[in-house]
Amino acid sequence: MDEFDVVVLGAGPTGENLADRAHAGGLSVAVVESELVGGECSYWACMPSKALLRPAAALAEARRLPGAREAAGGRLDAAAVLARRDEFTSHWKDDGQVDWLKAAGLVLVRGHGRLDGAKRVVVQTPDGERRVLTARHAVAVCTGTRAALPELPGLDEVRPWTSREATASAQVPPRLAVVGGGVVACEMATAWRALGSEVVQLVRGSRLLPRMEPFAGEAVAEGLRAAGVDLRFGASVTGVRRDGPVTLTLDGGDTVTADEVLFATGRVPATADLGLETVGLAAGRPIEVDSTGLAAGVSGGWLYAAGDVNGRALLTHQGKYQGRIFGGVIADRAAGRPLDTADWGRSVATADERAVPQVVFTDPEAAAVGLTLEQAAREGHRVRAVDYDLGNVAGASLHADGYQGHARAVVDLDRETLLGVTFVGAGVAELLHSATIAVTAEVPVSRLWHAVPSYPTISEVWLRLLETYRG
Ligand SMILES: Cc1cc2nc3c(=O)[nH]c(=O)nc-3n(C[C@H](O)[C@H](O)[C@H](O)COP(=O)(O)OP(=O)(O)OC[C@H]3O[C@@H](n4cnc5c(N)ncnc54)[C@H](O)[C@@H]3O)c2cc1C
Ligand SMILES: NC(=O)c1ccc[n+]([C@@H]2O[C@H](COP(=O)([O-])OP(=O)(O)OC[C@H]3O[C@@H](n4cnc5c(N)ncnc54)[C@H](O)[C@@H]3O)[C@@H](O)[C@H]2O)c1
Repeated sequence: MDEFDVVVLGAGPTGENLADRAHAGGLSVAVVESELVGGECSYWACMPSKALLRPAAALAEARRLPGAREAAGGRLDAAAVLARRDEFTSHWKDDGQVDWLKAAGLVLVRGHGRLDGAKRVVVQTPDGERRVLTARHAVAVCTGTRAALPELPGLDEVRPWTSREATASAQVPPRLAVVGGGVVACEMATAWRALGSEVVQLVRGSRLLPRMEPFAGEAVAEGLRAAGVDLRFGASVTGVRRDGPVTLTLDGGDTVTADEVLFATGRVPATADLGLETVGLAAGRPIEVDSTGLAAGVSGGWLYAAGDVNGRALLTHQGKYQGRIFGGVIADRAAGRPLDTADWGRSVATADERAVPQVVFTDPEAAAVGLTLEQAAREGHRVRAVDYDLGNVAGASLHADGYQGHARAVVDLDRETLLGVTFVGAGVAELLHSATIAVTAEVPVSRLWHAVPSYPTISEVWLRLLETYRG
């Protein structure tokens, strides 16, 4: 039996960060990983998807500039894009991340881990052995999510793509059907269309990116259509069959035929086979935690859950943020050091509730932090939306001919601070962190007047938003 201060289940970005912070706080840490150290993000999510998208964005940007347009007339070289994607995933080998983990002083245990009562983890190792790990202080579950597939008869037999195949495919399918209107669906429709697939995107609802301001989804829809994606709203898939190509039946009776079909229909927490029932929790559900990461409904204060698996914010940067904070909490509690649990304190993940940033890497990009107008109003804030057309900003018109984009700040009228900001347009991804700082630090509008944006950058939109607010 092996004993450690902390046992971490899952070596994705969250588990790595949590383990590192707990170890930096003076604790011995074992990290259990059943697949690749680095997790979904490194091999089948953020990194490969952005590696597929970036060349498409660069080419689209060049085509919006006379002079550059003439030099950028051809199609993307799909083989070169896929080869660069393979470099970013280290050809699905994790040696580099294993080296980091060991250099950080963490002990890697390969295999599938399951809880087996309080502070006990049983690992089924790849060579069939059963290894028991016990934790003196804490077990942290950082097992992430897996793709959710709808219950459609015969779905398994058509071998649908999930986000894994959509990010790792070595071939460009001539025809790709994408089911879903969320982030994965929009990004992957953008990428594979740019790589040469004929793409049909089937959206059950009436808009894209439903968690963002409505204008973001509208602009992304326009961008997809302009790129040649056949985007259909109100289209539910009711049947699937493969007979060479895949045929999808829609609820109105129409059919769609494609070489591959991607179901980008959300995620489920990876908790089905984790032994949660041995500690009194339900399998297959997110592990609910307090803002210090401690799991609700487990006595003794030893079980933590961080990252996608707790359902707070399914993003790598938020998982890493939780990992840093909860890892520190575990070390502080073990040493008997006091926590700082006031809002925005060292020991709580306050940003999860108030200021989650996200960039959707479509063309145009959509970038948002904090609350939308609708969310802010629903939460009872007295708010005003301040809107500005990004195309009127000098830096944006230099960035691309015919630049189209939009910005919205949601102002809390009682405190005169910002509750949320959304940008949509080419190149807005790098603008988002300015908004994240304004929302997180609750910078008063009166002080934002002194944050002078450089001329002529797209950031001048900040000045235009303030002028619009002042009237
Ligand atoms: C296509 C796609 C693109 C994305 N792009 C972005 C993006 O651009 N930016 C962004 O912020 N987010 C993005 N995300 C979301 C991001 O991938 C996740 O938020 C992130 O990976 C969560 O990290 P995690 O460490 O919590 O979980 P994961 O990365 O899922 O890691 C969990 C790890 O736990 C391991 N594991 C699971 N069960 C066990 C077990 N029982 N025993 C041992 N090990 C186990 C898994 O093998 C895995 O390595 C994207 C997601 C998808 C699907
Ligand atoms: N750039 C990024 O930050 C990035 C990129 C990709 C993914 N992610 C994260 O990963 C998570 C997963 O993304 P996702 O796009 O898979 O999930 P999502 O929840 O964002 O979108 C799922 C979509 O599928 C639809 N859907 C669900 N069931 C369906 C069904 N049976 N038939 C048709 N449509 C159905 C939903 O209505 C929704 O539009 C998200 O939380 C996202 O934040 C982030």
